[in-house]
Amino acid sequence: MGAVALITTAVVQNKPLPKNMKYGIVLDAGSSHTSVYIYEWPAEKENDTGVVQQIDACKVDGNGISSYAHDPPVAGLSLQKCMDKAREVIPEQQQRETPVYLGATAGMRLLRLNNATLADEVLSSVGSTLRSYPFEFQGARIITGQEEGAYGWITINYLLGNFLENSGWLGRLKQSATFGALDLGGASTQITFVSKKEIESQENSLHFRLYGKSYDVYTHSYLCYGKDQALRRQIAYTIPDANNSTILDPCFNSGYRRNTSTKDLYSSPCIAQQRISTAPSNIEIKGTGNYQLCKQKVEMIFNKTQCTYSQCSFNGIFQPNLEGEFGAFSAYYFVMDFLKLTNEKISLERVKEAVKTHCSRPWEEVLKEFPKIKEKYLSEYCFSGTYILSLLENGFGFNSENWKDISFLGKIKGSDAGWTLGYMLNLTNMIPAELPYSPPLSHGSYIGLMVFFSILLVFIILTCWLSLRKPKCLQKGII
Ligand SMILES: Nc1ncnc2c1ncn2[C@@H]1O[C@H](COP(=O)(O)OP(=O)(O)O)[C@@H](O)[C@H]1O
Ligand SMILES: [Ca+2]
Repeated sequence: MGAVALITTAVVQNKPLPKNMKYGIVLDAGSSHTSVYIYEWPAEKENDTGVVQQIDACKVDGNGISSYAHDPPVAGLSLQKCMDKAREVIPEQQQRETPVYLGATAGMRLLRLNNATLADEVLSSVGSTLRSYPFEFQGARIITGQEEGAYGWITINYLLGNFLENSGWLGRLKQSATFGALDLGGASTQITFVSKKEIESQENSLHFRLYGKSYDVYTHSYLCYGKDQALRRQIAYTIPDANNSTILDPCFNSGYRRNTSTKDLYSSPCIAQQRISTAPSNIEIKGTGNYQLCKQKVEMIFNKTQCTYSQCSFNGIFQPNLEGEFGAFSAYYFVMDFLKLTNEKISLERVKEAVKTHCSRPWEEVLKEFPKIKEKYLSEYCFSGTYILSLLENGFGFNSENWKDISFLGKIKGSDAGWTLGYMLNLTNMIPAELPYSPPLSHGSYIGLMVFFSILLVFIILTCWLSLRKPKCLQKGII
């Protein structure tokens, strides 16, 4: 009876509690568009690694918030549809304690350079929209390039489970068991990885202690080297003088035509040194679809001549030797996915061939094959593929050898690869410096052991009881 009671108590008392979920919202206000991400995690497992999951993502209609500089109040209004959706997704009783963060990246950094007052007005417009929702508003700010790089690195390694793998005694011995992060945006690009070598420039050096292990991380964010700004710069190199308003551009498929106003092209601070006063007000770009020529033009934006450190990537920026594996996400993934080049087994040479082939296709043929893809994206895949190759090879120093170390990542275990998850994990203190205490046994093993020992106890009691009865039997003269 006692044993049965013990088993029942063990099972009933130790039933896992019903899951109490928590939620968090992060808005990624990128240069080209804004996305709203909703994350969910069990409250009682807050400090475990790998428990936070993306449960919803909503793409805000229209362009990035920096494009509303001429009418800041509209920037806030543009977020309403996705925020209404967030209100539907998150249970009502949890909404008041759900934090909401907005982080703006390079588009807003450029706007701030052009006009700081307008940048502030856009931020306060999005802030007041977010405050009007029942969530716990935690701020709308422009994050630094360093933060963008660091949080992207934290996100992918958290989702890949690398921090937990490194936290045991065996993991602590391993040198570089994390993935480097390569993030390509429209206005900036970030490279972040663990380096064993000394990081010679303070501004590129980060130190983290996560789950009981220390990481020395190198990071750099290149403003104006996102693919949209790089395209502008590439076009600006060949702006003709006032007598001629046509550009023959090898980075667009042959037969493609696009009209651009020089005022719009020159509005970016990234073009500051390339402006010519005699430029016509409108230019017509005509594609010629030539990978080699496009590559030559693209490479003009990487200055490889000056370097005051022992080694540099480009533009005099210190970069230690590349180490370990890398996850490349955001526009790296979108472009390589379109070109069907995300398979890890494809060599650098084959990737070049594929981009070359794509560039040489007539625009009419491309358009016919992909009628559903947004024309802006479709028309730029030749340039984007060429730029990605140039940036990785000529800029960061990847080659045929270490190309296999790059994985192009869209989602990892259902969550988008990007800086937003890392940002939220950091601001909610969900990544502890030291390993959190976890009971040595899981709930299932605990119950199993309790049942086993209870049965063993019953068995021992029965055996003792039977052996104690024996002399009595003998006394009674049964045997
Ligand atoms: N389906 C797609 N195909 C190609 N490019 C895409 C696609 N979706 C998004 N992009 C590009 O990805 C980039 C995202 O950058 P974004 O995050 O907005 O800027 P930043 O990080 O520099 O602030 C943009 O250049 C955008 O055009
Ligand atoms: Ca981005």
